[in-house]
Amino acid sequence: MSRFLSCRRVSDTSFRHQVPQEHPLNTHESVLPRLNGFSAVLFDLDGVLTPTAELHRYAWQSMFTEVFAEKGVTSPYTDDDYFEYLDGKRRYDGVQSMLASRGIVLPLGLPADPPTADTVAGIGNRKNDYFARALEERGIRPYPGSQVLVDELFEQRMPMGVVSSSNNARWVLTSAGLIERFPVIVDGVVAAREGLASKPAPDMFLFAAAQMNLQPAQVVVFEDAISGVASARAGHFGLVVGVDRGAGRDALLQAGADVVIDDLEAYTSEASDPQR
Ligand SMILES: O=P(O)(O)OC[C@H]1O[C@@H](O)[C@H](O)[C@@H](O)[C@@H]1O
Repeated sequence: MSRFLSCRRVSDTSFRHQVPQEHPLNTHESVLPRLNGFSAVLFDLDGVLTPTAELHRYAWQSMFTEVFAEKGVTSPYTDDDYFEYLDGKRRYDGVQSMLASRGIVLPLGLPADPPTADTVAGIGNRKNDYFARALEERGIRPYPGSQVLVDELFEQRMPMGVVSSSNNARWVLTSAGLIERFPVIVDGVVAAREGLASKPAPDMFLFAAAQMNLQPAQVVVFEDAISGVASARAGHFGLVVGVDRGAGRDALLQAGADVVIDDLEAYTSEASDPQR
């Protein structure tokens, strides 16, 4: 299906917000709600700007496969578990949710726990070792469509920020060459320092909007995780764009997305070119 047709599919979705009519990124009769009446854009990172959700999925699977074998858990780890219990959440919150799904409760432990420790922190740190090795070995580049959109918004002086549950967000943004684009970054490290609750609570997005001196209604959010979409919706953000990288269009709509796209390319000027 062409991207234009896939955009038309989006038109079936009603959204609740007043959006302006003329947007330089969507110069033809586009059916996507436009961005230009909003004052800022907040992006999730993993799975929205960079394909690092794949690395997180690999790391979680490797670690939980090991841990479940060690603990004699009979119900194996699956990809569905990632989307239900881990995607978009802070590291230790994800570990707790996942373990609870198998009826396991462990002491929290401390962030300094070694990866061998049988604590929530130890298990989370074991996952992080897999993630760090994979990122070092494979490196990371932005999704091409995300790179183009971020560059276009930057040229239009649209204020932008990143809201990511990951403690590795700054490392990923630096590796992907994107860090200079984002004066506001609210990541897992900031969340821990400020005592912000994990997505799906709205705290992290609200904190980012406050840092920009904006009301949530003035701000657009791009999110690929069900927990992340729910977080932005709970915060009453002006436009919540779901990005379907595997969570599923219906699940993202149900969580509160106003529209769902397959890739951020849908919002670039090239995608709006009627000659295309
Ligand atoms: O372990 P980190 O790098 O702090 O990341 C925590 C979480 O960050 C989120 O952005 C990802 O969607 C999750 O998959 C990941 O588990």
